[in-house]
Amino acid sequence: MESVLRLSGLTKNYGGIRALDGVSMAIPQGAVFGLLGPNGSGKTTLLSLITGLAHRTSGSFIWQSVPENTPSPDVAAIIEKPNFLPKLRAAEQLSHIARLRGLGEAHRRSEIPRLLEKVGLSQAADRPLQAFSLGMKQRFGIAALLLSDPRVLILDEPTNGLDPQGIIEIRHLILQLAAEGRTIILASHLLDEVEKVCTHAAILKQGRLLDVREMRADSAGGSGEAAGMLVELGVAPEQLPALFPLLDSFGAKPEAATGLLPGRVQVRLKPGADPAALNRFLSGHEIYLAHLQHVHDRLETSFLKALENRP
Ligand SMILES: Nc1ncnc2c1ncn2[C@@H]1O[C@H](COP(=O)(O)OP(=O)(O)OP(=O)(O)O)[C@@H](O)[C@H]1O
Repeated sequence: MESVLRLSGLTKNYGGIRALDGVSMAIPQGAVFGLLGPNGSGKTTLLSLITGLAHRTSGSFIWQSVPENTPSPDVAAIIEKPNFLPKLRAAEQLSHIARLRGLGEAHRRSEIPRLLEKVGLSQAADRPLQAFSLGMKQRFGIAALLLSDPRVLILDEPTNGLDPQGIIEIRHLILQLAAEGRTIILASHLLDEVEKVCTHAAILKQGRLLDVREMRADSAGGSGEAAGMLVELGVAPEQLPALFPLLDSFGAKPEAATGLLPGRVQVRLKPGADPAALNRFLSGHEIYLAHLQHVHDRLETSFLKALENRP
């Protein structure tokens, strides 16, 4: 899959602090790409560099169809708290922002009600922003980004401080924007949220990239760094001794798992390998599977593992 953005050794020092340390990765077009990491791991710094809010110390980034180290005009971002005018009504405020961006009257008239509807704020069009909840303000911010119909949206902690209902609304909105073919890059420290909405996740620690993974092994494309699919197999327990050497020849590696039923084993396929091919291979050797299921990796497990294993 084509990349919308490539980073190569991207580094940022703030005085003596190395906030980002040689990060190289590609963000596939159409991905919902989550940047995960503890506080101070460099997520906001990375987003600031790629949007031109801060200058890199070394390394480079390149947006598709844009010269190296230049922010893309097709990208809209909420990185710092947006400064909206609290007393202005939502629709008026969007109209004001659209005017500042040079959008014509006719465009504003048709787009603003459509965008308010899209972010679920039609009923609040005539209310001032100071009467909005935090979740409504977040959705309003996304509507403002959408005025310029960007190809890529960048959101820094979009669910920070929201209640469960607010989190669900933002989640649905992100999924809807992704379904329209937009690429979304978001920073978050909520593993569970990233797991629910993201197609890819990158883990940062102390400015360094620890891991990039594709979240859904069955989704199209990928970063090329994704691990193979994890599947659970079941055979009659007496067939287990014959099963293991065959798994080895197929290139599937058993992984430790707890609480499995007798005769069950979890194996990691090679990247790109197909579970149906494994099934055919095993039946060709007279091992008939009673169970074959794709196991979704828990992001939490790999996140904690990545953070534990690296200094
Ligand atoms: N403008 C700045 N001046 C000096 N140091 C900075 C600046 N911005 C960030 N840093 C430092 O760079 C490091 C990375 O910060 P950054 O805000 O990118 O992390 P983060 O992962 O976004 O953290 P959080 O989850 O807390 O928002 C931290 O040590 C931070 O203190």
